[in-house]
Amino acid sequence: MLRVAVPNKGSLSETAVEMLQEAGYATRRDTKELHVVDARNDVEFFYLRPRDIATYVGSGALDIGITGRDLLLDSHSAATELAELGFGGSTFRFAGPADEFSELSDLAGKTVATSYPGLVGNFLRDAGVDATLVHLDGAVESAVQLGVADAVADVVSTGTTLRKAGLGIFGPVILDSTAVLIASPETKPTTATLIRRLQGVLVARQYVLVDYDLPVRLLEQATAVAGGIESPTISPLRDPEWVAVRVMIPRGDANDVMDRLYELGARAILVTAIHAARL
Ligand SMILES: Nc1ncnc2c1ncn2[C@@H]1O[C@H](COP(=O)(O)OP(=O)(O)OP(=O)(O)O)[C@@H](O)[C@H]1O
Ligand SMILES: O=P(O)(O)OC[C@H]1O[C@H](OP(=O)(O)OP(=O)(O)O)[C@H](O)[C@@H]1O
Ligand SMILES: [Mg+2]
Repeated sequence: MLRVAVPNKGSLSETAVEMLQEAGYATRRDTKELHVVDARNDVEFFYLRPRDIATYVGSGALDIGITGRDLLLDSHSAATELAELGFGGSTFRFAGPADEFSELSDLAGKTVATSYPGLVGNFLRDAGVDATLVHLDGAVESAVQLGVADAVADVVSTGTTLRKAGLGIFGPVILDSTAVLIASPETKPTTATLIRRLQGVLVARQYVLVDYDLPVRLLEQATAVAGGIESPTISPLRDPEWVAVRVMIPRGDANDVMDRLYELGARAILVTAIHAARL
């Protein structure tokens, strides 16, 4: 049975569970459930703290898991990143009082609070900056005001938490993070189905189908607007001068593509959601 780690709490948990559900797997019925056996798919799910998932997967105790790239890199685990999952995007940045810090070298001889000492320590070492890390469990943005550190290094999404703490971002991006699928060093062949299913969910979330009717003579121009993943499907219509076209396009482009196809001469343009896919 394939053994899979799923975040039980935090920012990644809800979407990770939704994706597994959309991929046809059994998921927990209440948040206290830590172990779900999906006998039909021959998969066992373990709901674990996001920070611990790389440790379990890296040790080989579990085969595959969903976690954040930042947590994977912080962990020194032997697990490897297999695929991005299209959610949980954030950047990892330094921040401090704007009048004290404007570039990375300003950190020399200072203290930096973080919950990710592995990630930040490696970054500072590679950059040749000698700063002292203060390891905190969370809410690190308060560390400067409370006098525990001169600056912080943390996850930034909207930037609201930093702004409220009166801190400004400085220096280079430490990491662009996102939710990722990770695998143990000895990946089982049975992971392929789970990976394909999750990739199918990603496609269904990120793409839509566009159908439209078009005068045949405009086909080249229409294909330049929306070429599809491989090539558009063209079907004959009763009127030999017209064809029906079907393409997949990124969901976020739908309205722009519809406008451009309409202006070109396409009609009966319909956009529909994809529920599942195997590309
Ligand atoms: N505001 C956010 N937006 C996007 N991703 C985030 C955000 N906060 C955390 N993450 C990501 O979620 C993952 C786990 O962090 P999370 O905050 O969920 O765990 P935690 O700090 O251990 O849990 P908690 O905050 O519930 O105590 C990391 O990969 C992190 O980059
Ligand atoms: O840029 P923002 O949109 O404000 O998001 C970033 C904040 O979100 C996370 O905090 P979380 O709520 O997970 O608390 P924690 O720091 O205790 O983990 C992260 O640690 C930042 O503090
Ligand atoms: Mg957190």
